[in-house]
Amino acid sequence: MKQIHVNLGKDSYDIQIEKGLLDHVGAALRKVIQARTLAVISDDTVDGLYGGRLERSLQENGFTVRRMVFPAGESSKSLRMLANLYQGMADAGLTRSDAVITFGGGVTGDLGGFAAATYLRGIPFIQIPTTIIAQVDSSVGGKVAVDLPSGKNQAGSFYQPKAVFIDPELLQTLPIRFIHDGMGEVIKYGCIRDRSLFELLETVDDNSLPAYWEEIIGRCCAIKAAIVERDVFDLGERMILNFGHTIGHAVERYYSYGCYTHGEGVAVGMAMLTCRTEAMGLTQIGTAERIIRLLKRYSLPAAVRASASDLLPYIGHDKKKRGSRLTFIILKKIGVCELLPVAGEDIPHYIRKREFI
Ligand SMILES: NC(=O)c1ccc[n+]([C@@H]2O[C@H](COP(=O)([O-])OP(=O)(O)OC[C@H]3O[C@@H](n4cnc5c(N)ncnc54)[C@H](O)[C@@H]3O)[C@@H](O)[C@H]2O)c1
Ligand SMILES: O=C(O)C(=O)C[C@@H](O)[C@H](O)[C@H](O)COP(=O)(O)O
Ligand SMILES: [Zn+2]
Repeated sequence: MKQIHVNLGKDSYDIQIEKGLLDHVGAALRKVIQARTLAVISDDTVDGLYGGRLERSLQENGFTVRRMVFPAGESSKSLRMLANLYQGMADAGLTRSDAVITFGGGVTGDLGGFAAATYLRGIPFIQIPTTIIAQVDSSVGGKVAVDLPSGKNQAGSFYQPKAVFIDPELLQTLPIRFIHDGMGEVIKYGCIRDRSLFELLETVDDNSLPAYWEEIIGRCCAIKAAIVERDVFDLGERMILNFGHTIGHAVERYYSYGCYTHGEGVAVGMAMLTCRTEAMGLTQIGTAERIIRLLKRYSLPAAVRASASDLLPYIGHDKKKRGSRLTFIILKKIGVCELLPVAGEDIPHYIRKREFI
C-alpha cells in the first residue's frame, strides 16, 4: 500500500494506492467522511463490471448507495449529462452532508466532480479512478469540467476531492486501446519531470507493464501532487501538466471526440510540438525522435491527417491563453521543460506539421 498526501491546507487529502482496495474501500472511506447517502456516479461499462462490488463494500460500512449511470465516452462529458446528474442528485435527496463518489475514468471524474462542485454550491466528493489516465492524472488536483462545443473542459472549476482511492487491479479489464491511451499521459510525466520514468518506459512493454502499475501510478501521482501543492489554480508551474495538450485538445475536438482519445491527442501534441521546437533550436537534438519511438512502443500516434490550419481554430480556446498570447510548454530535453509565452502572430509556427522523422 502506498499513500501520498496532497497538502492544500483545509483542502488537503490523501491518495491511497493498493491492489484489491475496491473490496474494502467502504471501511477506508468511513475514516474520511461521515456521510449517510452516497451518489456513486459511473459510466455503464464500469458500473456493469464493478458497480455491485463497490456498492457492497459501501453498504457494509453503513452507507446508503444511489448508483447514477451514464453512457461511456467523451461525448457524455457534456452540459446535457451534467443536467441529468443534477436531476438524479435532487431525486436522491442529496444534502451537503452527503457525498458523491466518481467511480470510473477521467470522463466520470471530470463530469461527476463538476456536478459535485456545483450541486448545492458544492458537496463533498471522492475519486475512485478505474483507468490509467484517471489513476495517474485526472483523479488528482481538482480540475473538474465538461466540454463545450468550442472545446475541451471549457466549463469547469477547481474542486478538490476528499480522498482518492486507487486499486490498480481494476486495470486488468481495461481494453488495450485505453492502456495505451493512459501511457500518453504517463509519457508526458517522463518528458516534463522524470527522465528515469521515461527511461523505464523505454525498457517495459505491453506484457511487462502490469508489474509496474503501482510504481508508475505512485510516481505520476507524486509528481502531480507536488506541482498542484505549489500552484493549485494553474497560474504558473501547473501549466507544465499541459505539455502536449494545446495541440492534443485541438485534435480531439477537430475529430469531434470520435476518433482520437485524450491520451492519443496528447501523444500527437507532444510529438508535433517537440519536432518544431527542436527544429527551432529550443530542444536538445534527438529528443523528438526518442519521444516518437516511445509513443510507437505503446501504439500511440505521433501525427494526424488534419492540417495545421484545421487545428488552429481550436487552439484559440486554450486555457493557457492570456489575450492573444499563448503559453506553450516545451521541452529543453527529456525530463526538463519550460513555459514559453508566444505572441498571437507567432502561434502558427508552433503548430506546423512535422517536417522530419
Ligand atoms: N481533470 C484532469 O486533471 C484530467 C487529466 C487527464 C485527463 N482528463 C480527462 O479525462 C478524460 C479521459 O479519461 P479516460 O481515458 O479515463 O476516459 P473514460 O473515462 O472515457 O474511460 C475510457 C474507457 O474505459 C472504460 N473503462 C473505465 N475503467 C475501466 C475498467 N477498469 N475496465 C474496463 N473498462 C473501463 C470506460 O467505460 C471508457 O469506455 C478526458 O475527458 C480528459 O480530458 C482530465
Ligand atoms: O491537472 C492539470 O493541470 C492538467 O493539465 C492535467 C491534464 O492532463 C488534463 O488533461 C487537464 O484536464 C487539462 O486541463 P485544461 O486546463 O487544459 O483543460
Ligand atoms: Zn491530460
